[in-house]
Amino acid sequence: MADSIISNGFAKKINTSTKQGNGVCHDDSSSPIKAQTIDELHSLQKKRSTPTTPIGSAPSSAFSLITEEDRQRQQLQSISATLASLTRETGPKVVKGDPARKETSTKVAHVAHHQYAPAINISDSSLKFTHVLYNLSPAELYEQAIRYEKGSFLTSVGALATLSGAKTGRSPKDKRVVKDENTERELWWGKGSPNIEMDEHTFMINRERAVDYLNSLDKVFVNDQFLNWDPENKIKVRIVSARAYHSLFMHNMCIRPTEEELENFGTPDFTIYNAGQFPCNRFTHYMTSSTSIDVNLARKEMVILGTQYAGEMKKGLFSLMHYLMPKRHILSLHSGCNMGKDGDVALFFGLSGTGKTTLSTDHNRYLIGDDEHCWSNNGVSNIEGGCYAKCIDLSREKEPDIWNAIKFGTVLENVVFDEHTREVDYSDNSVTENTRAAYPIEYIPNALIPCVGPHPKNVILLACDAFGVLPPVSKLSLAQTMYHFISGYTALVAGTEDGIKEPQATFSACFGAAFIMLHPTKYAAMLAEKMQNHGATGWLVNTGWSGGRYGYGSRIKLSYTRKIIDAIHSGELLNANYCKTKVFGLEIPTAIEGIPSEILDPMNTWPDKDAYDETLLKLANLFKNNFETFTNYKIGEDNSLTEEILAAGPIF
Ligand SMILES: Nc1ncnc2c1ncn2[C@@H]1O[C@H](COP(=O)(O)OP(=O)(O)O)[C@@H](O)[C@H]1O
Ligand SMILES: C=C(OP(=O)(O)O)C(=O)O
Ligand SMILES: [Ca+2]
Ligand SMILES: [Mn+2]
Repeated sequence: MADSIISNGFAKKINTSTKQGNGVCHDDSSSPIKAQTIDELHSLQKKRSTPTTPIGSAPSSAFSLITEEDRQRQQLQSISATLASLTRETGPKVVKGDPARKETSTKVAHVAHHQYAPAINISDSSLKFTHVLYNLSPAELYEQAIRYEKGSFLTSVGALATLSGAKTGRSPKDKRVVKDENTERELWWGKGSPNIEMDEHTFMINRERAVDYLNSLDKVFVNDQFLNWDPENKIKVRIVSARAYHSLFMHNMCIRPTEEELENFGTPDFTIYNAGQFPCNRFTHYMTSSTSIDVNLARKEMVILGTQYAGEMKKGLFSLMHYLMPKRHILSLHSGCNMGKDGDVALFFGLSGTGKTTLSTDHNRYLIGDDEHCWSNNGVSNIEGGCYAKCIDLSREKEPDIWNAIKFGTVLENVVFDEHTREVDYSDNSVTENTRAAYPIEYIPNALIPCVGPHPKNVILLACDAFGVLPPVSKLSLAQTMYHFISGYTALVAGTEDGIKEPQATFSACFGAAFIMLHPTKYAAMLAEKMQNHGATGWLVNTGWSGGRYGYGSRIKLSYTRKIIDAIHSGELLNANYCKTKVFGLEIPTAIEGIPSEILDPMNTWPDKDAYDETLLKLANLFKNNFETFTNYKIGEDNSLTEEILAAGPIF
């Protein structure tokens, strides 16, 4: 039977080629050829569509007031204005499309700025075109990256492997914020603050440097996208960059506009100029290295010079949200977020590497987001449209959803792969320990789209305690939640050098001091109020060491941490039996289903009890010293809460 079907199929084909009956066997027997030349044939291969020319080919709405032609021109003018030199008072001649392609649109926009007196503004840059590759699709960006960017390769599963250059992590010491009348008053400055000042003039020098660099290139990439899934608080962002890798990264990480949203995009609320391949000039005032990440809130702009690490853009926009959202009485959170089948929402706070992405990606729950959220009066919303997972030692067994999200469209930063098979070796840290995967959130099968949810029920604070003295889980009072939120503790191990290294304690207010813009107590007060109003419970989960500190004990098994988190979600832990630890005064459960009870109190797991006591006191002292800077501040309107928070730290 099967045989005859196959032979019938073949027979049919052969029959059609002999239809002409002239005895000559033709292989072009199907419909007549539509192209007269090879060029024409190639032009048939690609159907005209919208992404690169989002405005042009879409059928115009019956109600549209302007012609498509005008809309195209307006959009080009908007991009030319974005790229304008402020000293030469002109925008570049902008043209859409790849300069290497013939079919490049011939529409040109050139913007002159007349707010200053007309000046002689002739320079070479005004004679050349700036080609703009606007909101390209992942496939187009792959082609651009593979053709033109060194270090871009397809992996065996179709992800795009890239290198971020000399910088493989963020550069917080090179971040600058323009201090003007408003920001001087509004922002957190001084000791402990991530906001290092620069003046407006220096910002303009760096901005001009970035714009000139971008305009000197053959082409630039422009992404127009959104932040925040809460429709009432959506922010429009434009990212101008020089690398396809950066454009694809932001395509994945920000919220992707629909065609219609793109047509009506208008003026962005914020613009990033990413000239990361080009250094800043170290003779410039305030510059202490060749890297500079500059934020100007008044101009609604950010300039990146001297670093190609893509996370800088993502986290730069997060800082922006930490400024804009509190103004609207919305709390911005450095946390992951997911929701159970019954609508119970959990937040996962924690510093880099503590498990936000890993634990919010839970096969039994809906993923709302892995890293950046807002908590408004309507509930929670993800700021982003994608996830950014660490992939060092990634395994299919332990983290199947993240593993499967690494496929076509995903950016894989700084991973090492087999030259021939292009299979990635996730254990290889030759380039960096901080290998990363950036993928659109819908690559996680149970992502909740749109990424919004009701008010959180559980607030989980993650700490990777390499000292090994914090319990795997403890239930917190509201005051303790605030104490640990403001402290923002974690202790990771420095790297993978030989020999046992002392764990390095890090305290980062609100579990994200590098990104907050206002004083930590502002965010803490909002969190306390929201948790109180919505009856959320706080938890402290140690995803770090057990059985001794780093070098002696070992990291708590991910499967145990997942069981702990399950017990929080299900409500099992809320009603468990508790006992209180000494020094930190933490409530720890006496038993959790599926976990050996003896590990719940870390003291039991240390063979050397004196060493445990000593290490516990050492950590308690570090907490105490860190909190001293906050003892002079009031948290919210409620004086008694402030007192309680101060008393909720370690007592010894
Ligand atoms: N018990 C554990 N809990 C959470 N993560 C763990 C645990 N043990 C090992 N890990 C690893 O630690 C890393 C946590 O990183 P990630 O979830 O990306 O952190 P974040 O999103 O907070 O920066 C992952 O590589 C994960 O596999
Ligand atoms: C993107 C980052 O965040 P995290 O490590 O918290 O995922 C980062 O720190 O660069
Ligand atoms: Ca993460
Ligand atoms: Mn993060």
